[in-house]
Amino acid sequence: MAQDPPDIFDLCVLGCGPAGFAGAMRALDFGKHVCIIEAAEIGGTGIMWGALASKTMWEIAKDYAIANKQDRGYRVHGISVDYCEVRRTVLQAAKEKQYQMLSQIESYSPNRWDGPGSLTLKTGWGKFLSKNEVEITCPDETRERVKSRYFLVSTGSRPRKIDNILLDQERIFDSDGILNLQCFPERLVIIGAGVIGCEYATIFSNFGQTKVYLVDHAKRVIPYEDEDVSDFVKKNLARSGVKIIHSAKLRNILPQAGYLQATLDFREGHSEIIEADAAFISIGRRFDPSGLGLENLGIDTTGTNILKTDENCCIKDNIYAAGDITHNPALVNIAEMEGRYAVKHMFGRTRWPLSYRNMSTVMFFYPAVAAVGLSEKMCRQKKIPFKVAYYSNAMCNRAIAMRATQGFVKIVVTDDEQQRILGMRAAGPQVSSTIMSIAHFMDQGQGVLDVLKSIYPHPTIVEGIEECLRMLVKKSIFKPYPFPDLLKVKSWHPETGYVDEKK
Ligand SMILES: Cc1cc2nc3c(=O)[nH]c(=O)nc-3n(C[C@H](O)[C@H](O)[C@H](O)COP(=O)(O)OP(=O)(O)OC[C@H]3O[C@@H](n4cnc5c(N)ncnc54)[C@H](O)[C@@H]3O)c2cc1C
Ligand SMILES: NC(=O)c1ccc[n+]([C@@H]2O[C@H](COP(=O)([O-])OP(=O)(O)OC[C@H]3O[C@@H](n4cnc5c(N)ncnc54)[C@H](O)[C@@H]3O)[C@@H](O)[C@H]2O)c1
Repeated sequence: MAQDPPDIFDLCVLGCGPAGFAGAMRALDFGKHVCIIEAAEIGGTGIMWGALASKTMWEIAKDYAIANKQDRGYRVHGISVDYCEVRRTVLQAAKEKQYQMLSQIESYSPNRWDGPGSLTLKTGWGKFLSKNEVEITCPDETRERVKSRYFLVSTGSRPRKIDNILLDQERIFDSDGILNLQCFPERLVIIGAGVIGCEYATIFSNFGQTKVYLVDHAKRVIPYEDEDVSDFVKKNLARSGVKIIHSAKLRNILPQAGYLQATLDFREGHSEIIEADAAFISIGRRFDPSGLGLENLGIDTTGTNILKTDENCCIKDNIYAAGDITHNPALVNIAEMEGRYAVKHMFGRTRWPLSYRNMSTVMFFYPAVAAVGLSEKMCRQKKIPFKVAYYSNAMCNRAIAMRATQGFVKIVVTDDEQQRILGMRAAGPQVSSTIMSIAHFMDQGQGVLDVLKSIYPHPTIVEGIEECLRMLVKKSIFKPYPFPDLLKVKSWHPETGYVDEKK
């Protein structure tokens, strides 16, 4: 079984991270001939430099922290952790996924599959020569040209740099280089307390081998989230021993013999010097168009750090873009959704518009924090009157049984009769799964009473969601009045601000 590789592909995908891979597979569904060009590691940041690798490390660190707990009748003696073994496990996890991706591509290659459609993988750096042609610079410096009717640019993002800090990826790392770390540093300074900074602060503090300093120029960790969510994350990090330093600008990191010296300048005027053995810079990620040849398509990216796409992920004519390279949030689920949608649009298969509404996310802290839809902060900014109920996991039987009561469910609804669900923030065990139960209801535009027609199993973490919803309609089994710190219902209106519901 075989077929000749096409002279002109239907689709050429630049970059095989989550966006490119998902897009290529959708084109295969339509019987198209696809060329996938990948410059480095298949899976991109989604697998090797980001999501899967960091989540593997997070899982191992969380299990290690739980094994170290002393509140459940057992005590583990002689527990130890070897960073080299942890790193090996992380690389193994990434490789497992990469091999699945490669196996699928190989199975549909023209020399093994007789159609319809095919997948051809080429390794090298892709650069546009024209709207129908890309040049690949292969690892051995040879060049090859690929012609295609459509292109999907899915080349991802790169970590933002600080001008005067030299990332050697030996002692001073960013997320692209952190897998080079060879042992637990005694002291680690993390610059940037966003998602990546807080996730790595969680990982290293959970292993208990490293003193972690977490520095941000803002006044809060994950500054874009609601204040109570940010406070919750900060409290948990501090409990794990992380030293959090706010309102501080990094002046420089000077490598010394055997250690690093980081100088921080504070808003109030004073400075502080921190000694560390390793530094990790996590101050955001940005799109980098250099070397893609976009100028050969008449696309000017000077002075912008995003690639503008239209509502169908199209940049221009037959050129589409998806994933981190676009101006939308940098997440695997968004990258995959855009990659799939772009391909559907180019081949005339779309049935409804692309929607970013109700996109759920999970931040892997200890415990994890999940989010979907609008937060209180977003509602206030948009001047949308809302009602919000807060339910602490300390009241949830399953969380009590798990001895894991740090966490909460917080649901925001419209302040009207229908009480349409606008958003949820939740922290604690299993939130990465439970968030979807609310996301589904939001997609369907359901109100609280509609949702409460379902009966939840017992004892489960989702019962927290059920009770939180019941609180909004004054039907909860436990009432806020006797438990004012654990159960709360408030409403907010642009004119009146917050009003507590007392009963
Ligand atoms: C530490 C970390 C943890 C994360 N955790 C999560 C998480 O838990 N959940 C989540 O949803 N998201 C997470 N993310 C974000 C997520 O990884 C990205 O949003 C996602 O990988 C973006 O997918 P992409 O396909 O757009 O780009 P990428 O995954 O970056 O893939 C782009 C690919 O393009 C290749 N490439 C670049 N230029 C060229 C070229 N000219 N020619 C050929 N190939 C090229 C690159 O080598 C790369 O393989 C995390 C990110 C980081 C850094
Ligand atoms: N679990 C997940 O879903 C997950 C995990 C990791 C990454 N991601 C994605 O990756 C993206 C990038 O993550 P990130 O954490 O690098 O970015 P971020 O935007 O989440 O956070 C950057 C942080 O750095 C701070 N900062 C910026 N410049 C600074 C400076 N000069 N000095 C000190 N602090 C500074 C900001 O105040 C902010 O707190 C995220 O936005 C997210 O989309 C997602």
